[in-house]
Amino acid sequence: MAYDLQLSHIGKVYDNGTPAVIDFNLDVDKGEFIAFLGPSGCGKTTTLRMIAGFESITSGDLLIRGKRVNDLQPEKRPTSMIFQNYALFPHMTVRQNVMFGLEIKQLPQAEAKRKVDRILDKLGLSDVADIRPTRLSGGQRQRIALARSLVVEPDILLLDEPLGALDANLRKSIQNELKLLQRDLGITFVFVTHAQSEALALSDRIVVMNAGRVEQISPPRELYTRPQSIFVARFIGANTLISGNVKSVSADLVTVDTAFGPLTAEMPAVAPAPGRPASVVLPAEAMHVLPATMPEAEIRANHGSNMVPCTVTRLQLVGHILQIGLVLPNGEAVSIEGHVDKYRDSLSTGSAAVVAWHPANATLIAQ
Ligand SMILES: Nc1ncnc2c1ncn2[C@@H]1O[C@H](COP(=O)(O)OP(=O)(O)OP(=O)(O)O)[C@@H](O)[C@H]1O
Repeated sequence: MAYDLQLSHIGKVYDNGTPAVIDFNLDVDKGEFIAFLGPSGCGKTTTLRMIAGFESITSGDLLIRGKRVNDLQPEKRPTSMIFQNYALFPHMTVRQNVMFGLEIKQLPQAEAKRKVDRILDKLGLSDVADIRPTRLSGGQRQRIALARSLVVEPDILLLDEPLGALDANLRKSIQNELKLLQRDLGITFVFVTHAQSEALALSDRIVVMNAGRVEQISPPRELYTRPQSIFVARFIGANTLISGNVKSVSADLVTVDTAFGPLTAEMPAVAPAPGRPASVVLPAEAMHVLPATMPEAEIRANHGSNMVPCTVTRLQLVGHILQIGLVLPNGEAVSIEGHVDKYRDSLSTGSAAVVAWHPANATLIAQ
């Protein structure tokens, strides 16, 4: 079966010589929700615009349902795009805005009206159909933009930071609606965002980009627990990185010599050569903080064989969550959160403690 969307060695160099996208490869299944995530200027929007046909492709092949579309006009592609500012027409009513895409396609009037009514109903906009969008809220305007893009029944919906203009609460509720709608319609979504929580919450897979290149393509959980590059480890989640040199490699573990002694981490896909520089990547949620008075054998048995001494610098209770600030012997500050019941009164500010973790919860990235 052909993929819904394929980017094969896609590159973009702007006329001024800026290489905005470099060798981008991605195969997208029908109905997948893909997010492009990365810092400002990494090439997310350029890639989305190339898929839509608003930007020319310098190199590589873009395929939609197995057909090469590099040179196809945007309106001839089975794609629809939603922009951050929604680009609604202020002088038209909600219904006219949504009807617009179908008028371009010269659909018979009765059929167009039926489709518009159905999508307005689906998105809860029937009551405001004859009002101009300028009089409506941010959330309602977002829904109009969504209705206008969906009414043309695209195979692929392209969304460029569509929730960026909404406040945090509204953003959350529209996120949920978007996800439900996408599942319901079974349309492929490609979504550009700066916000990692949004990408993690919505996507089946996330493409992390950095300076025009793809760093990693993974489901959210894997991106979080198994970053494959230093950039991803620093960009996603709250990881502590401890650098050193590979000491030895066993069946499923790698031992790294670090300033804190030998530490172990799960073997990456490719075994690193001994002596090679590497970092142990430690997610905040994998760390246990224990009082320094706890016997080492007890820590090893219950909390993991990797141990580093630390000092507690901050304890703050937020509801049932205890926020713990630590400093490692090399001066690195680490923040951890845990349920208050887990820690009870075992820690105090200024006291010596031990951070422990199971090797399987740490990832090794060779440099
Ligand atoms: N029309 C253009 N002409 C020349 N360079 C451009 C043009 N549009 C974008 N660029 C450059 O291409 C690179 C990628 O830009 P792009 O807008 O795709 O990044 P982005 O990841 O979407 O950023 P943001 O999150 O800020 O929107 C940047 O260096 C940008 O300055």
